[in-house]
Amino acid sequence: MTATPTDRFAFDLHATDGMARTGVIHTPRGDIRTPAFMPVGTAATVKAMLPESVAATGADILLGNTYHLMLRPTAERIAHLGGLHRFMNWSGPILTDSGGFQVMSLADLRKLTEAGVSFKSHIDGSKHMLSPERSMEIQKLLGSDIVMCFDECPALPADRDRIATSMQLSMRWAQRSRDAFGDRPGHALFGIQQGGLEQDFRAESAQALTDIGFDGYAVGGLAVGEGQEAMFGCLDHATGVLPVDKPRYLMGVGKPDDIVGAVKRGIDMMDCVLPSRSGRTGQAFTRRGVVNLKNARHADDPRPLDEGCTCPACSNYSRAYLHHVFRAQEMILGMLLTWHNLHYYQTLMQGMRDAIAAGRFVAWEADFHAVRAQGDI
Ligand SMILES: Cc1cccc2c(=O)nc(N)[nH]c12
Ligand SMILES: [Zn+2]
Repeated sequence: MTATPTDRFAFDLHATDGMARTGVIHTPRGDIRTPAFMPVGTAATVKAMLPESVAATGADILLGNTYHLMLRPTAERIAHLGGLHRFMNWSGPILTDSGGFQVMSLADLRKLTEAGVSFKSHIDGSKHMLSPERSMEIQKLLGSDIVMCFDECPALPADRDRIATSMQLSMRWAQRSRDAFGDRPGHALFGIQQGGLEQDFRAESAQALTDIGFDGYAVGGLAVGEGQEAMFGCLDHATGVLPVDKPRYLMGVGKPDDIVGAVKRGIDMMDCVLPSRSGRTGQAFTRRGVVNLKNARHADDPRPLDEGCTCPACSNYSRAYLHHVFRAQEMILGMLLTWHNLHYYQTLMQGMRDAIAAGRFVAWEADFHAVRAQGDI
């Protein structure tokens, strides 16, 4: 993460290799090297990590959530205390999701209308509503650098009529989000493409968003249980219809091989809870695949988790130790494996950025899959 003396938001594309791209997003709070992976800091914290540790893994940008922060401690309180960056001690860029997706997956008693969504908090049952206008207001109170449009993500499987109706509602909400966002130099508003797995609806959504005009374009509505093959099949057409000169953000993805396949298909930014959440459950991602520290076979293993990794977990601890603190349910397990997983994800992103810049992404991807096929981890 580096600070750029700029009050503007701009995307500089440096190189392409096939559909894959590498570049830099300049923001007033620092540069974002793409392709970028964004650790998820849902409740103003990347669980089990200090912000300085997250920065040490190589992350340039974090993700926050409108839904969680509006319920607790409220956006107004965070604004009163100086905004989300100050509140959570992260000086780099922050992207916030707009809340609709989380309402549909977490809240109770949801009622969706053209106006927006009313719901009851999953924390204390209090009543709330979200609309494009309220979501823009909350994200402005938080002070996030990249604001997401308020959208509706249909649960899959869904029939074409349901997908079309939902996508068209999201496009009307995108216009209302754009109108409510206003003119905020140095802050970006991203549109969210919907349309399920339907190529015609994806193209229609991309055209609608492009006509409105955004600083970046997300591919929404995926990572909702469709599976990798269907997701890649959708990305094969959904990414190319988005503007080439703006960042493309695939929401909620994913496993390491999902990420590689998404970058191969023209995606520049991704976020996922997987590296942090699975770290807390004893799952470690390595170049050769997943290591489950719960497994008793690690009990006497003096080797590091991954000999090729330079993170604190791999530099200073054995698999035997990690297995022990997992079984003892010690907090350090989540700290060490989250740090390792986030470090591994950032190493993956750096590897792809270098490979794309050198025009050798195909060879890099082949090596990525070959090493993982070796097993014995
Ligand atoms: C977080 C996330 C994952 C997956 C999909 C989506 C989506 O379609 N829209 C939003 N706002 N967020 C999403
Ligand atoms: Zn490591």
